[in-house]
Amino acid sequence: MLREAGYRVRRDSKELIVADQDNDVEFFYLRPRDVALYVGKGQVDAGITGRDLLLDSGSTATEVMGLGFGGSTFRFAGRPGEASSAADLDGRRVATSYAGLVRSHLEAKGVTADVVRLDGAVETAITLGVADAIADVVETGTTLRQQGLEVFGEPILRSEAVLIRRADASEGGIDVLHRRLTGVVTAREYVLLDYDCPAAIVEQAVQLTPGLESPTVSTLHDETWCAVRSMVPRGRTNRIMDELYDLGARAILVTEITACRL
Ligand SMILES: Nc1ncnc2c1ncn2[C@@H]1O[C@H](COP(=O)(O)OP(=O)(O)OP(=O)(O)O)[C@@H](O)[C@H]1O
Ligand SMILES: O=P(O)(O)OC[C@H]1O[C@H](OP(=O)(O)OP(=O)(O)O)[C@H](O)[C@@H]1O
Ligand SMILES: [Mg+2]
Repeated sequence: MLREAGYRVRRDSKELIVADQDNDVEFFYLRPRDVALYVGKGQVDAGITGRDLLLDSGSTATEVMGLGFGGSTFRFAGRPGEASSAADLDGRRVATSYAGLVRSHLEAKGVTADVVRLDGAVETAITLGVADAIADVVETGTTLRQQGLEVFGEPILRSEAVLIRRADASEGGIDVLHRRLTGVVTAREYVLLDYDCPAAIVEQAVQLTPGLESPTVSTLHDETWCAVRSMVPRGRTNRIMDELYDLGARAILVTEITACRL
């Protein structure tokens, strides 16, 4: 995403610092867990990490925007039928790599549990007898299923990769980074739709394609027809094309957005 946003990125994974002189930015390649700490302590102006790791760290850094990848939920899990909500964890042991996040969640629910902090592979903690339940990242649920575990209770958190910034930062450079990444996310999430439609149905047609601000409508040489251009969510493109066609629109074209600034 940084490359798409026009920044210099590292060429091999051993490079830990990259100076991007054209953009006047220095990039530090840190562990996901350490990013919020560096940003919070003020040595680094902005960072990219998981929302779950930001909250777990207790850092004063703040979330600027979701980046649309690395999506997961953070959930309690245990042996089937043993617990159905966080309240059932009272007086029990919960293993997790996200002790800060789990402690503050349990505290908010008024539950007193023994939080066992592990580095990873927490799904094994129940089998090996160090915990009664776990709290961990769940994406597809494959890891839990393989261990014969089931999620229970409400999701603790929905996470994804996020751009974070120092709480007191007012650097212009971060605003540029934020705008550029917003452009990359938008270019990934939207496509550009062009179509022709009879002028008589243009009001109905633009309701299907309202765009971000408002669609561009131009008159064709044949003045009984209009040309419409609008951004539409990528995932709904074909449905919208079907609906436009049914309405009477023709010459419906989809174009990729390479980059944009909103
Ligand atoms: N299966 C997954 N699907 C989606 N996101 C995930 C998944 N596993 C971990 N994450 C996310 O990745 C981030 C943690 O990254 P990662 O697992 O690479 O960290 P780490 O294990 O601490 O790092 P490292 O492997 O470098 O030691 C968290 O924000 C977490 O939500
Ligand atoms: O729901 P799933 O698709 O199975 O994905 C979730 C699993 O992925 C992560 O583990 P990771 O590979 O990062 O291992 P770790 O916990 O040991 O760091 C996470 O901790 C879960 O175990
Ligand atoms: Mg990991």
